[in-house]
Amino acid sequence: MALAVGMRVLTRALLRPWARGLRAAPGRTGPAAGGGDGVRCFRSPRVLVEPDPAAGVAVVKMRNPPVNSLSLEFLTELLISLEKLENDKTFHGIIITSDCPGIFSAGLDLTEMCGRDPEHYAEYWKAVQEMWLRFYLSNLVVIAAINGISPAGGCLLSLTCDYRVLANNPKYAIGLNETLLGIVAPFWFKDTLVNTIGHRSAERALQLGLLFPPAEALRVGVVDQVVPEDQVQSTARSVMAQWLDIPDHARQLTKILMRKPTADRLLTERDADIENFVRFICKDSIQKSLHAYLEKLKQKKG
Ligand SMILES: CCCCCCCC/C=C\C/C=C/C(=O)SCCNC(=O)CCNC(=O)[C@H](O)C(C)(C)COP(=O)(O)OP(=O)(O)OC[C@H]1O[C@@H](n2cnc3c(N)ncnc32)[C@H](O)[C@@H]1OP(=O)(O)O
Repeated sequence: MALAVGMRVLTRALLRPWARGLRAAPGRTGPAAGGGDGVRCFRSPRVLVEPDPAAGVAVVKMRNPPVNSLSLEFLTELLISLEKLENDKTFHGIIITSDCPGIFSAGLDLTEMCGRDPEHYAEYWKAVQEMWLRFYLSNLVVIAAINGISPAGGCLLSLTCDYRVLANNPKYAIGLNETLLGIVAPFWFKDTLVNTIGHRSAERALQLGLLFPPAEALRVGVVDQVVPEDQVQSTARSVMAQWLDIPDHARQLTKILMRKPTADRLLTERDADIENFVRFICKDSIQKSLHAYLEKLKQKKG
């Protein structure tokens, strides 16, 4: 009993600095609430939350068609949903998945980084940082049920999770492919990958901008499990049950101990990181190549 209380106090003390630093999510809007069974359901245009109060789990479905690109509005809605679930004692774990067939997330929204002004770039980058910090340090068990392709920022979102289940479909590649776009994955993207697959594999993957198909993703450790497509959600649920069997405070504290040094690095360099990003993204050469890349994506169709 005394140990449990002590752990709670220690966990709160460790979590508090982040809680303080992370409350100021950009551009919040109010979600509509519903649910008549005492457990609140959270709805927003781009995030569908399906609560399973009996299991203490909520499934968070990303639905920002066509490709779940991480726009400013979408990031904001995701963060609001996460915060609501974290603040509701009913929930101990979330499964994040996609409602867009064949696509988990196409990563950062290129239109947020192209043809805008420096203030917008700064606001957007702050939201991307916030997404990473909040998911990476969430006190909930977070499992990614990856049911589609997941390049760059989509891969980053998966890497913030505690466990990744990928559907075994050769079209569903995952990785930090920024160099293929002529951009550099920021240090905290890199750190997250290194923490997941080790330095050598991360260096190779980052320099070559590798997008791993399922078998390779499993071999290198970008994902923890590859299963037939129709078993992704059920596998995520059974993995979740295993994680939720661990005493919550011990697990949360261990998560923070493992992730604190990585998160601290961004927290102490957050403003400089925003300035670097804005300087980089405002360069003519970068704008031209992002613009050309977007055009190429559009022309692909017709
Ligand atoms: C010195 C250090 C300083 C530090 C500076 C750091 C700078 C680094 C900054 C950031 C890191 C970047 C991270 C990222 O995540 S960048 C985004 C990377 N993502 C991609 O490259 C994926 C691009 N998309 C695709 O490959 C495909 O769309 C697909 C495979 C996901 C899906 O293919 P398909 O189903 O065929 O759909 P379409 O290609 O037809 O796309 C439909 C529609 O969606 C638009 N779109 C696609 N991806 C994005 C995106 N990421 N952002 C915005 N819009 C996107 C696409 O253009 C189509 O639009 P439409 O023609 O108008 O319908």
